[in-house]
Amino acid sequence: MTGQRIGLVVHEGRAAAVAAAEAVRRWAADHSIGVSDIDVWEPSLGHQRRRNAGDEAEAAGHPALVVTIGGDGTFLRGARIAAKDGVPVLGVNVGRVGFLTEIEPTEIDTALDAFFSGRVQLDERLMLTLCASRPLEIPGGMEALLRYGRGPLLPPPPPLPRTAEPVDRPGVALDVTALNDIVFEKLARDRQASLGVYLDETLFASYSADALVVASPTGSTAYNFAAGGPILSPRLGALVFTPVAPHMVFNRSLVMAADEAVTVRVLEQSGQVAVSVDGQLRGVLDPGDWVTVLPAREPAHLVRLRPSEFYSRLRERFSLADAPAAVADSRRPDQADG
Ligand SMILES: NC(=O)c1ccc[n+]([C@@H]2O[C@H](COP(=O)([O-])OP(=O)(O)OC[C@H]3O[C@@H](n4cnc5c(N)ncnc54)[C@H](O)[C@@H]3O)[C@@H](O)[C@H]2O)c1
Ligand SMILES: Nc1ncnc2c1ncn2[C@@H]1O[C@H](COP(=O)(O)OP(=O)(O)OP(=O)(O)O)[C@@H](O)[C@H]1O
Repeated sequence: MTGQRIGLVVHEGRAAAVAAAEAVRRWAADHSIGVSDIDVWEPSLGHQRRRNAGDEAEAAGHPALVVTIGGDGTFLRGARIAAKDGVPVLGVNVGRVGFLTEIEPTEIDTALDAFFSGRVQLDERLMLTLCASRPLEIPGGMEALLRYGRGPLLPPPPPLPRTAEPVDRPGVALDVTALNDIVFEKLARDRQASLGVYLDETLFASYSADALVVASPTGSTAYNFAAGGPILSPRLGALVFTPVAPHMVFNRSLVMAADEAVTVRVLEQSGQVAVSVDGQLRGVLDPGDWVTVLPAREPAHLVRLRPSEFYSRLRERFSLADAPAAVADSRRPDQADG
């Protein structure tokens, strides 16, 4: 296995995650596999996080596997770097919810043995990417408002390099992917966002809302779910669009085929609009700007040790409650009252 590398993304703020990272390093040393730390937040290390995902992957020596140790946020950060190189990502759960992560720290050795001997399944997940009317920008001074422990701000995504395969959509193709969602949200607390939503370049509806969420099937269980949107099977090739607190009668979600790109345009008298990619601010739009959300060319590859258990995971991690009458009705007759 000499020459192969593991890229490690660690939630450094959590002692259990740092300890689990040591278990990965020990396993790698025993198997002559290199380890590179990626997405490191420490300012003493020169704000390595300020690179884009391609630079992170390159600096890490193009690992064969990205391992994340933390919660879902840590997993999303690792997935964006793994996706850049088309390599799999394995999530070790040291988080609060761990919806996206696959294993517990006690399973690290088993999982790494299985991955490097080709005994794992890869779960393909649709990712999202963006085209925009102009390259995204973040106004100066925003970082101070956002520095509440989420690490240094990522820069706005750069345009795709000229050498990349062209994207068949108008606008500037951006070098960015999201596993969960792209969120368009009012920037000022006191000013709703007025947004025109176009499906394949035809106006669908104009919204005055706190936010609009465009999610992948993976992201359908995150902000989209909190905003009342439907859960999509992760096996679907689809996008879901859900408004957040729209001040209008039509407040439903829309599920679209993956090739039906959604364009969101900031209307002329709207306040500014923040664009978040998997929960991280990556740009601020002014009136007249627009952004198209479309499926990325390459999917993410999530490492699975066991067959997909999406629905049981949903039931367990979200503590889904059964109807009390149904619980009573599911008892055997000899357990029933009276
Ligand atoms: N009101 C909300 O629910 C809300 C608001 C903002 C952002 N978000 C979500 O947070 C995501 C970023 O996650 P984070 O951990 O960096 O921020 P965070 O810590 O604020 O996460 C929000 C919660 O969502 C969970 N989560 C993340 N992705 C999920 C998924 N695919 N399915 C089920 N649950 C998921 C996390 O475990 C966490 O409990 C964004 O992509 C967005 O979807 C949710
Ligand atoms: N690499 C890191 N270095 C230092 N602190 C971190 C790091 N990653 C996360 N944190 C801290 O943990 C907090 C939660 O971050 P985040 O929501 O991204 O974690 P997570 O991986 O999703 O775990 P959880 O499931 O607990 O939310 C952040 O506000 C930050 O204070």
